[in-house]
Amino acid sequence: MAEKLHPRIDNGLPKESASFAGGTLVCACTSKPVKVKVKGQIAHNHACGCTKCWKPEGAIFSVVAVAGTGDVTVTENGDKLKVVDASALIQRHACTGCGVHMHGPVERDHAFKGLTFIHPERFVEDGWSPPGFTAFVSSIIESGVDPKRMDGIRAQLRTIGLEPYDCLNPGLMDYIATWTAKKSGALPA
Ligand SMILES: N[C@@H](CCC(=O)N[C@@H](CSCO)C(=O)NCC(=O)O)C(=O)O
Ligand SMILES: [Zn+2]
Ligand SMILES: [Zn+2]
Repeated sequence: MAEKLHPRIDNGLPKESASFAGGTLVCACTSKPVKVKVKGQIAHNHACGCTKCWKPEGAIFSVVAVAGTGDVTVTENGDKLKVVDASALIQRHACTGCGVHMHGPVERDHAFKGLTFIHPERFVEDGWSPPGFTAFVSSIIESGVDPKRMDGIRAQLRTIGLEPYDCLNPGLMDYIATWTAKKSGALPA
């Protein structure tokens, strides 16, 4: 039987629209929802199996992407937001009412500094760039998935077209390593 991975990937991937110019992320609160505006198309959208990313009820994976931090603005009810783990690289701001992570800027000295992680399924609008791979697949075991299910889950992800990786995809791993090598002097800056 097919595994329930995430509601936005189990029944076909969302369709990108060339006219998508950003939109509004809204949390799950029925009263005073938090709203966050994002300018422009998102990048590096992926499914993520890590324990830290917010997942909707019943999902094994999250769907998470990045936008430039300068393009992300909390517009309504930002007083409901609280940082989940101040020591983490990604400063995930969760709604204290419903638990949805609304934005996660990277502010520390890191290859991802200046990017903000967001969950595009919370966009009111359609047309955002769909996920292109799956990250941190082995990490779902840390959330309690039986290791015996892993072969089937990886096969299902491949069928959907979301190649499974146990860290990030090669492009992003190379990007981080290049940043690190330039910082250490192993590569010229
Ligand atoms: N096994 C750990 C992995 C957690 C982890 O490193 N998550 C990644 C991916 S999040 C979206 O791609 C990460 O970059 N984390 C930085 C951070 O969380 O601040 C687990 O599952 O907990
Ligand atoms: Zn909320
Ligand atoms: Zn994650």
